This record gives sequence, structure tokens and C-alpha cells, in this order.
Amino acid sequence: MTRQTAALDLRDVGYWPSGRSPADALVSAISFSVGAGECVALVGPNGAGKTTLVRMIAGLASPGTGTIMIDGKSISAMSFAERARRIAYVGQSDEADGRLSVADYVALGLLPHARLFAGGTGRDEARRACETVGLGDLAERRLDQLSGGERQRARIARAMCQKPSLLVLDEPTNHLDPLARGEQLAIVASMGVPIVAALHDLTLIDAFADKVAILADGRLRAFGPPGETLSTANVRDVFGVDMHRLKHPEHDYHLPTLDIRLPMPTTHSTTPC
Ligand SMILES: Nc1ncnc2c1ncn2[C@@H]1O[C@H](COP(=O)(O)OP(=O)(O)OP(=O)(O)O)[C@@H](O)[C@H]1O
Repeated sequence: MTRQTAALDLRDVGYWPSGRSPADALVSAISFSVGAGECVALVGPNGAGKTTLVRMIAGLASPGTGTIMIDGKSISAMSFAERARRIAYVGQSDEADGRLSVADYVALGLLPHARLFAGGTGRDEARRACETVGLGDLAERRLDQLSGGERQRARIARAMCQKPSLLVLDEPTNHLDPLARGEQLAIVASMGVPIVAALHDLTLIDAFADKVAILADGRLRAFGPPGETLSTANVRDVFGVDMHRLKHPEHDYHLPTLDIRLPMPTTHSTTPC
């Protein structure tokens, strides 16, 4: 029986900063596969190694051990241009020139396909992507005149223009209001390409992800469908909070809910000693 080639395949991936040793690895022994069109949410507490891992998957850092393959080809064997055509990365920030118009910034996604200056088609594509993410009215505004959430939408639109075969997202819901979080995740999921997204909001994952990779202390703790991996026991163990799936009061489905209680503030006595 022939084994189908995964859209994305990580085998024994590890990373440590340059000048350090494998004993200082930030992530170690990570192996999982992503099928065509699958969305994978990468979750874990602060410092678990999510950004380190997504940067390697995006080809922005090289693994110290192991291999990362896209459609059976190692990322390290791809030229810079091929990587740019195949992988779209939406990081937590970028260095784009704030004087660019939103439409011109979004059109940068076309650059790896050398269609940026091809005339009207590229600009039409960029404008359509702006409209899809809800920036149609702001397409001619300068990038540095956008709010944090609008800028995040522009990054997603640029990635759409890139027409990648793999989409890698690092905290794509940062800066977005509750409604926009769901909307933007639905937009990227509808692109039909495999997605790896580092996400903090565990309550969005049931609706968005086919699989979840839980990372803790640089190690893969669980990988599989959300209903199995985000169990009450796993979430409590890894995040130290309780997650419940509560029945919707009116509809016949369950909503993931986190039981987060704020510690009581310390009261300072105002009575003079
Ligand atoms: N260049 C570096 N040198 C040494 N340690 C680093 C370096 N970059 C990151 N780290 C450490 O590696 C660990 C993983 O960082 P990473 O940014 O991958 O975590 P994360 O899961 O994305 O965290 P967060 O949820 O806070 O964004 C952290 O403890 C961080 O301090």
C-alpha cells in the first residue's frame, strides 16, 4: 500500500539558538503531519515554543534536528523564491513601510509570482482581498493610519494574494474584536490550503481546527482532533485552567468555556498605623 504524501510533514524537529547546544533546545522531537486542506491549531502556554516552531515551518529559521517537508519536499531544499511562492506567513508584526497604501501592501503578496507590476490584474486581486477581509473602504489609506485590528486584516489579505500551498499564522486573532476573530479565521479556513496557526484563544478552536497540536516546554504533548486533545484533563494539566463544553441555552450544541477566575486583589489598609 502506498502512503499518501502529507501536505506538511514534521519529523523529529528540534531547534536551539545559534551558539548554544542541543541541551538548550527551545523545541525538541516534534513530529506530526497535516493533510491537504486541514487546519491545525498550535496551542500552549507562553514560552512553550509556538513561535519558534511556526517560524521554522514558514522557513524563517532552520531546524537544528529533523526535517520539515511540504508536499514531500524538504523546505531546506527549496530556493528562497520557491518558499516565497509556496508558504505565506502572517507573523505577529512586520516591518512594512507605513507610507504604503493598504492595497499596495496587500499586493506585495503577489510579488513571489512576479505579477506585482503586471498592470490591472494584480491591483484588482489586491482590492478583492481587501474587500474579503473587510478593508474595502480603507484600501487607499496609508498603512500607518490603520488600527491594530485593521492592520492584522491587511496581513491576512496579503497572505491571500500570495495564493500559497501552505499558510502559517502566528496569533492571527491578535488585536481583533470577538466577532472579527471568528470572521477572519473563517476567511483563512475557506482558502482551502493546509494551515498551521498558533492560537491562544482555546474557545475558538473547536470551530476552526481539524487537529490541535499541544506544545508545552518545547515538547508535543498531544496531537489530534480538538475533542480528544483539548480534554478537561489536558487543558488543566498544560494551562492550569478548567475548560468545560457547556450546552447552549437555546441550541443543540456545546460551547467551549474557560473557567478563569481573577485572583482577589490584595486590599491595602488606609488606616494609619
Ligand atoms: N533567541 C532566543 N534565545 C534564547 N531563548 C529564546 C530565544 N527566542 C525565544 N527564546 C525562548 O524560547 C522559549 C519559546 O519562545 P516562543 O516565542 O517560541 O514561545 P511561544 O510559545 O510563542 O510564547 P508566547 O505564547 O509567549 O508568544 C521562550 O522561553 C523564550 O524565552
